[in-house]
Amino acid sequence: MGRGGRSRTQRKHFRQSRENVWKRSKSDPNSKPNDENQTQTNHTSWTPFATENSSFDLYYKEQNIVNEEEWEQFVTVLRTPLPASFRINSSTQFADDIRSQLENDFAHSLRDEVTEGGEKEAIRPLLWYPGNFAWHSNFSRMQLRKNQTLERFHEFLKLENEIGNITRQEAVSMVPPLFLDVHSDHFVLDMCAAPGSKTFQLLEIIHQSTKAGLLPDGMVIANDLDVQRCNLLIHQTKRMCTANLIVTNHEAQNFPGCRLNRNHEKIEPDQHISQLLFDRVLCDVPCSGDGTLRKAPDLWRKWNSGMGQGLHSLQVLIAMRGLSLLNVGGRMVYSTCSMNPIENEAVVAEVLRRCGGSVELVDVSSKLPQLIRRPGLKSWKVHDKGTWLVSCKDVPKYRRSVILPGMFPSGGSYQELVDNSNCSADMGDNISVCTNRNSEDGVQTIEEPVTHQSAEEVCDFPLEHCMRIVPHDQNTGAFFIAVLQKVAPLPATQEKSKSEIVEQNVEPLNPSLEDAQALKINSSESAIEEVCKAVPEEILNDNKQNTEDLEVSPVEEQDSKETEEPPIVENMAKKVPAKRKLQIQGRWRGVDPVVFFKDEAIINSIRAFYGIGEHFPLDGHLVTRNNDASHVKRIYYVSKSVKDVLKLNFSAGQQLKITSVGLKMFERQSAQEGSDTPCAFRISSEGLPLVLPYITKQILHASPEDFKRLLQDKDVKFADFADAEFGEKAANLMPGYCVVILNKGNRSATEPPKVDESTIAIGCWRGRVRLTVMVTAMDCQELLERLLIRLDPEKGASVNVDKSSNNVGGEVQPVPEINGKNDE
Ligand SMILES: C[S@@+](CC[C@H](N)C(=O)[O-])C[C@H]1O[C@@H](n2cnc3c(N)ncnc32)[C@H](O)[C@@H]1O
Repeated sequence: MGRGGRSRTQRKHFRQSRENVWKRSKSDPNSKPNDENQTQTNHTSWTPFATENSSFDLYYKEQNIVNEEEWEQFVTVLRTPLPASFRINSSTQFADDIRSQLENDFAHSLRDEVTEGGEKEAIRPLLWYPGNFAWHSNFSRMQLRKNQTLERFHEFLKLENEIGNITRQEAVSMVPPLFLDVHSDHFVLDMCAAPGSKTFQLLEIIHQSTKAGLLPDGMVIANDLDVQRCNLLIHQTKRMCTANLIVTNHEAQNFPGCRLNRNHEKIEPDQHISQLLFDRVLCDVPCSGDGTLRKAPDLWRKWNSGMGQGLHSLQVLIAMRGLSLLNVGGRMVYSTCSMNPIENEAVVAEVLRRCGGSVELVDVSSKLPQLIRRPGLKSWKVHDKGTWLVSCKDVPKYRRSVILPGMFPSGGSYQELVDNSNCSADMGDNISVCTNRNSEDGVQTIEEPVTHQSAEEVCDFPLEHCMRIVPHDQNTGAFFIAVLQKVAPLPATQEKSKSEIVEQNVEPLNPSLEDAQALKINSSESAIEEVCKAVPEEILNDNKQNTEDLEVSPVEEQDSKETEEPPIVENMAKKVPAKRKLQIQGRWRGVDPVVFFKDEAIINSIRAFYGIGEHFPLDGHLVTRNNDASHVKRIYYVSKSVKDVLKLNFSAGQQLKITSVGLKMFERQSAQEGSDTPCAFRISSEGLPLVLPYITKQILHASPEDFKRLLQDKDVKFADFADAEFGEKAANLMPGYCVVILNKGNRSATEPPKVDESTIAIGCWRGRVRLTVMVTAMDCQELLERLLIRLDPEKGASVNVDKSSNNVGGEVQPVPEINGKNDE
């Protein structure tokens, strides 16, 4: 639930060091010695990438994406590495402490350090981001790692990132969720969500003002086509400790609608929703990613205009599906990290055309005024085979399956052209051969239409409401954002025939026009196939190098049968099939279905042992992925909103392919632990903040001194606590898991404070003669630091915790004295 931040230990290593992308082996045959930096590196085993591409220059100059006078500044900034940025998780318990540490400690102590790019400040808040929760750092990663005086700051970043209190994220990537206007009761769909930095932001917003022991009414479904990237997403969002998230694995353009047939037999009595519709949709589509050139300079070498063009149709299909799943009155943000108008304005214009007035482009110019952005383009051209095309009228017939009318500012249709013009059906086929001055090697034979050179088109839609963020305006990457509002149901002009829908195995009896529309695989299908040819596989599949925040580490912990991450299933990303079938979860290989956990004996024993009353609802909120209750190892908690969606999904025939859901709440004790305690399940550290206000047994209140002692020593004998009464109370608990709450101030342990959002608590094991902390070393360290800063700001910042502890990276501290083994 994000409030407590006492998440399980996250994996230790960042997946990829970013500055490595600025290096490559000299043996790389594509290395071109045309960059002045390269001459400096003769004695090393790597050289920087060539950061130029003539096709890129010609393309974007022609598209006028910046004024002529700015061009040099634009490309100069594009050629410099991207500064680091990070965000404080605003819903974490320690958000204010972390912000004040940055403002009052690091911003001053780092002031004299040399920064990259000649910027004055070492670190500074991004002023356009609400609440000073997002920060820009002018240190390169290399500096952070190598410079001794920066070590404390580097350690701080690493620790807080792993704990989930901060997230490293490219500044521009933080923008789209801010324009989505998410409320805590909204149902939000993040269509292309991996690796999950924006999902994390959406969850933060949903959880922001949640009170202790309660969950927001809203929820997020985070979807991605790529299974491996779904695992990154799961790993990333786990740090949020949320019960309001479902992670799914679908083609976004075919995301299931889970619409119930009115006569459906399986409708449950308390079925609250009959169709999966959303209040907000984030459509952060796969794109060519040239806005990330500063972070992924290898793209300079690969860039060509076909990369963006090849993705246009898929982007339109995904956006249309998003709009069809949106409630009337709902909002969708469409975004890319590409600068190409074919992936940006052209997609927005085509979507507006298809929606015929039911969707509007929202003017958000008054929002986030400190964010420097530029209006969307109203005019652009399509580049194909060395030729600039300004209208679909200019497209030769043989290219019409690839260069679509929707790519042009005025759109149009090839059929209309044939019907309405005096042109003959073979219009546009009059081909001549000329020399292409734009090609990389200078001379290339191309075919060019000569009959119809039209006047430059200007789009009628108010595309100036779209936002372009360019790198040299505020030292960032490039990004494109459009905010769309659904004002009426979508028109039914593209409805598929019923038989086709039945064939697709979706909503067989009562297909909504909207769903049918979005499921339509139209003439652009052939263009999608073209995508596979035109776009390098890694870009089509997952933008691995080009999307933000790949700095999350891979999920390493895959445990036995009852795993929450699915085993690798067939990578559907590799295919963009012409005929798509929505798959049903039960039919997917290797993915265990989500089941509601209903074993009353176990639920009652948990309630009884921890004294959890009926105020804390468990019925219908507990799920597992194992039908056999006696073998269930972990029980997950889901919010009411997620519960409703799961019920709908069951009734609708399990259309959703769920790869992860729920907050880990209860974990079975190992056989050895369990033999000593009457309750087979302990409370997981992720779940503890949510259930804490409802626990009435197995709970202790410690003074700051004894709490600190526990965190430092990890296990303390009852007799050794400073407060003898506390030690006595600990000895009087039942053996097994218990909770220790930090008393505010120095009040005695007999005065139990009221649990609220600021309450700090940890799980412990009550053994025969001692209490042992059941929190990861990482969490202990972070908690201890926060505690010491609060108690003694001077000393707190330099606390050093023994990291050699044997549970670094593990879920909980081992319990050394179970069965009296280590008792003296
Ligand atoms: C730009 S990235 C998304 C970045 C993400 N929103 C974030 O903020 O971390 C695009 C994602 O789309 C996924 N993708 C590609 N094709 C897709 C499709 N047809 N449906 C759903 N996801 C797709 C890729 O795997 C990739 O993770």
